[in-house]
Amino acid sequence: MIAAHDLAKEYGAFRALDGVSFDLEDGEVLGIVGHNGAGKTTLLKILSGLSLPTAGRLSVGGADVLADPSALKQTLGYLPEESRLYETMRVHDYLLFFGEIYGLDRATVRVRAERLLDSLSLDPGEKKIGELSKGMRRKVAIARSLIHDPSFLVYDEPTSGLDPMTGRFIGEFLKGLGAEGKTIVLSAHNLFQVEAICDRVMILRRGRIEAFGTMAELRERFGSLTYAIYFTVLDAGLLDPDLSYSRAEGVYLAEAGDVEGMHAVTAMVTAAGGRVERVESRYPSLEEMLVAVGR
Ligand SMILES: Nc1ncnc2c1ncn2[C@@H]1O[C@H](COP(=O)(O)OP(=O)(O)OP(=O)(O)O)[C@@H](O)[C@H]1O
Repeated sequence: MIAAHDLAKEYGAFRALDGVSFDLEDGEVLGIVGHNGAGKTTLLKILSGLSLPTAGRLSVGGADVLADPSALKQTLGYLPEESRLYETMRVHDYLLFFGEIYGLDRATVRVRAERLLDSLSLDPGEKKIGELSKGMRRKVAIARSLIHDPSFLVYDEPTSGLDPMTGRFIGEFLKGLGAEGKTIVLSAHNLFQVEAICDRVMILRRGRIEAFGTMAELRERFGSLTYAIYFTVLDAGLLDPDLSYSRAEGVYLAEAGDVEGMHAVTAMVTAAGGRVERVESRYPSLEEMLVAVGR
């Protein structure tokens, strides 16, 4: 669906994007994460034809969209970070308006709008957009991005600034769109959500791809960060004073950063007459990976 090759974007002497290449299959959901200023929005704008790269090639659905950005019009649904909605319009009129821009007849738009609002659990009635809550406005912006039934969605921070319930609802909604076969590229600072809904993840750092793959591949790459060692001991006073531990679930818990550390803890527990009950290796979360990658 998407083939991006060596994309770069320069603003004067500053390289916001520097040699970004990747492929995406039909129906994949890609999450782009990175610290503030890493280049996420810059990349999303290029993918949606809103901004031209300084260098590189990009094809979407086989079309060279840099040569002809209009090739994206029917296939793309774009959700900007901040959607400017038409405050005084009623939601249905607004969706009708955008449907007509895409050349759809009113009857088709009505049916689609009804279905979309329903699946987004949004019942705006006769309210004007300016009267809606932030979460409702985001849902309207999402409905607008889907009104022409695009196959490729580019969503910039779709859940930012929303309460946890609405954020989770929209996350699940996007996951459903992916399951229906839509190809989605989204950026997000809610890394738990990215882990939950994306097939693959791209970590951008200073305009470059620092890591790219499924969560399993990223875990492989970043390795196992810590071991949690759960143990019991009759007299904790006999434990080596260097061992730091806490109480957890009726047993003691010590943590180690590597295998040697885990063996050292086991030896200290055994020396005090205790017993290791279980050891869990804890893989780094996406958040920990991002912290490890640094700015
Ligand atoms: N029009 C512009 N002119 C100059 N610099 C720009 C412009 N747009 C973006 N940049 C710079 O490019 C870099 C990447 O910006 P971008 O908005 O893509 O980052 P981001 O990863 O989306 O950040 P955030 O998480 O804060 O939204 C930043 O250093 C930004 O200041």
